[in-house]
Amino acid sequence: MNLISETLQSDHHHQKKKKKKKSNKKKKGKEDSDQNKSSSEEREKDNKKKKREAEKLDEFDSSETSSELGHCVNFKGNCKKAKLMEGSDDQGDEEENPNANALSNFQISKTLKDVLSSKGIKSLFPIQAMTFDVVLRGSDLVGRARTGQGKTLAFVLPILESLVNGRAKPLRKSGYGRLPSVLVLLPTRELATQVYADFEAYGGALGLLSCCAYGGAPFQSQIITLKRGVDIVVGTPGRVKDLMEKGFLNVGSLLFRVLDEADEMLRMGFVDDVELILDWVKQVNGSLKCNVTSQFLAQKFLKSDKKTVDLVNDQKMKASTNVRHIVIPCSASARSELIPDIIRCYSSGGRTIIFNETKDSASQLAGSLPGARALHGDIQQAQREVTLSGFRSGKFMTLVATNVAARGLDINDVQLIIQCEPPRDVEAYIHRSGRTGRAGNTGVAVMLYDPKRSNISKIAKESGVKFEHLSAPQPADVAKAAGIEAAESITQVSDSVIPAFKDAAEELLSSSSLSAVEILAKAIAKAAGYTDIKERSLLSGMENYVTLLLEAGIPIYTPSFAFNMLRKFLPEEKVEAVKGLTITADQKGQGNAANVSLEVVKALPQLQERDSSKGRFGGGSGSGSGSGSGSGRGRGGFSGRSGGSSGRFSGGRGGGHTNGYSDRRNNRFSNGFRRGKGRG
Ligand SMILES: Nc1ncnc2c1ncn2[C@@H]1O[C@H](COP(=O)(O)OP(=O)(O)OP(=O)(O)O)[C@@H](O)[C@H]1O
Repeated sequence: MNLISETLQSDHHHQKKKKKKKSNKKKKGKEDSDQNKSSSEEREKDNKKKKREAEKLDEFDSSETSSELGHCVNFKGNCKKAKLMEGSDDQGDEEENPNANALSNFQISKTLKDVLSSKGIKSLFPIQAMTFDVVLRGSDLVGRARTGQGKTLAFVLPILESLVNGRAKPLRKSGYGRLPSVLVLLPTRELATQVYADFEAYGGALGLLSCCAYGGAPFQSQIITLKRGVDIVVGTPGRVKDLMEKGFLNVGSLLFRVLDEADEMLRMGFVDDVELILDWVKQVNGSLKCNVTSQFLAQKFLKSDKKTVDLVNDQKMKASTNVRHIVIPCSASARSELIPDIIRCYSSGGRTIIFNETKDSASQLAGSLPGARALHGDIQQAQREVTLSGFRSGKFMTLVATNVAARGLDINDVQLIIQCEPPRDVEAYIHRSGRTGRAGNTGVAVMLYDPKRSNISKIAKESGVKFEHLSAPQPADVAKAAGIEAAESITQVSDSVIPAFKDAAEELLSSSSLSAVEILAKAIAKAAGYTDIKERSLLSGMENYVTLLLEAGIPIYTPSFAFNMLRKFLPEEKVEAVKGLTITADQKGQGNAANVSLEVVKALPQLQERDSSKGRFGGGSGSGSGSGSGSGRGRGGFSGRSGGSSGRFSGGRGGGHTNGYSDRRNNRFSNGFRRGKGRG
């Protein structure tokens, strides 16, 4: 009998005792009120009746216990056994019974518990708690939980326990040359290595041997390991199929088969390999874990009485709730300038993974970011392993990757995910952003987008994520934060340096027209790595651009309409210098059709998304007035920024007023232009 049953039984006994006490109380009350009824016959009758009632209660107790178990399996959001890591509805339960998922409540052997404790794991996560007995019993399983919630150990622990202490123990092969009992298929080599490491750590402690079979690595060592005999094979479908076809991997003794990230294996075109492998092992009783979109595989290869544990269900929010989801507009050309500042602002000094759509762009970006390394499918397997282990061990803190790193990778202290552009499908967004905020920790996911092209709202709608719309961090703000750190580091410099640098400091003070504080500010800037601070467009992230908001009393439906309006007020060369004009999402009417204004903005209003199906900006209802915002270069009409105040101008529209504006705008903007050092 396993421990969870014992726990339930002892609960059961406890309830029995309680009910007996209750019935004793009842009995006493009845005797008190019914003192005259003292015949032994009647008492005996009473006792018999109560006994029957108690038996019925017992029956009810046991059916309640089993229905509770059933309820745990088919989780609908309020299972008592499962403690939720996320701040969700179930916190009440957690308070009632904080140790419901403690390791001691599960049939986990001491050796396994010791390994878990050495890794700081004191209790099971909800998905693990709810699937443990299902896998231990050998039932087929479809498990689903949000990213980073411990799905790997959800199958690793009960499989291992079953092999050494459970139902699989008498069935599994042992001795030299033994055939594997477990086959785990995963879509990428990196994932296979990671899951293999878990089997090595936990299974190794129990005396079980594992083999990692993935492509790109030499066959020979995998073949030697298989020949010696292993208990667990973890691999990618292509290599596993090859090894099976060549006769080195015999799956005739499998007791468990696991498909991790099954939907991704299908998406990556492994469907034929996976089907072939699973057809070969179809006759085997197994346990299967797969993800939500793998229903096709689940239907086909799982037993009809499979259990489903779904912690996401049809909840709207599919992505990690421990992650702050941010979107920032940024043109492709500004990425390499903007990304270092995003890392400074949001990585909290931890690791960052940057996702690119293509291998080329990942390589290019990694080349332009100091201390970053690239990881993608065109990089040799050996180098991929070196890169990943360097990133894990903290040799470098920024990894620039393609989707090869989107799934399942579990790397400690990844604080920030940057997606250079919105991915093609929502699943990719969910998995990429899920590389942070794991195991109950928090993290930040920043997605860059080109306001002229991308469709953020589709991802928001399908993932349930409520994005924070922010604009690119301004270099001056980033510099201020860096300055505080640099000043702090200056206080830590030993006084022993003063004599060596004092003469130079005095020389600097006496020869400069700047005050001592200003000179010190420059010194701190230099210590923080700054020799200049540029402005940055909020709209595209490009340096040396400033963002202005054009408001008109009439609707602005298209950028070309806004350009025409600017042409009425600004000289052509200044209009020409305007880049990236975009219509804002704000559809509120201004009421006064004569008002036109142009001002520098500090925060970006929400922008309209382009409705690619219609080939124009979507979202406009056609009523009320719109406003446009654009980035202007210092040479052009939008360079009024350096005057410090907004370049607001107003008046009626139409040719009749043009001359009137021309004087005002020339004063305002040409001044700004001169002082703006040719930038805006
Ligand atoms: N019970 C636990 N207590 C503490 N940490 C845990 C526990 N179970 C797993 N972890 C840790 O949580 C992290 C995430 O686990 P895992 O990689 O299995 O998540 P996942 O649900 O498979 O995520 P993904 O969907 O991204 O693949 C790992 O670092 C793992 O060691």
